[in-house]
Amino acid sequence: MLITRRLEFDAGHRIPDHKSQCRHLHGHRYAIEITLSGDIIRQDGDAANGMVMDFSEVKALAKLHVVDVWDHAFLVYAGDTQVLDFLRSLPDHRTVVLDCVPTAENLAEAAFRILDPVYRDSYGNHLRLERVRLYETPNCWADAVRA
Ligand SMILES: Nc1nc2c(c(=O)[nH]1)N=C([C@H](O)[C@H](O)COP(=O)(O)OP(=O)(O)OP(=O)(O)O)CN2
Ligand SMILES: [Zn+2]
Repeated sequence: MLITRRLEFDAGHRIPDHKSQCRHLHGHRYAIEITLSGDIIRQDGDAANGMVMDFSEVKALAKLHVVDVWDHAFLVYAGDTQVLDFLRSLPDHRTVVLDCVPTAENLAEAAFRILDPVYRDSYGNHLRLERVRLYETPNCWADAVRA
């Protein structure tokens, strides 16, 4: 069985080497969809009976590890030193420094890496992360899937 939870957040970024608009500082209303696989829990009286994982738990973990960290942050490539220096000059600015340029593809991969160990099988129902879909705009997204 596959289940998916969607969350949204706002963040700024730029793609420094981009040939067009995206090299300018700008922001997106991102959406992230987290897809988990697992068996349906069949345990009468258990709060998770009939579920792979409670959607509220999927959400809470995604918020803790990715969404609340990236929300209203500027996502910057460590090699983008001009922007990084500027962001570091701002007191208490929420800046997330990445080891790669913040494209939808790289953000999807980064979120997958962070979340993979977070969704652990605590019921013996073979729960695991299968896919992170990261929407940069409603029309553009990238999928990071289990290799
Ligand atoms: N493969 C990728 N291509 C692009 C990415 C990316 O992450 N992966 N990112 C961008 C820019 O960040 C840009 O903000 C979004 O691209 P754009 O095509 O301009 O999207 P819009 O929704 O603004 O375009 P509309 O023409 O208004 O639909 C660029 N490419
Ligand atoms: Zn963009």
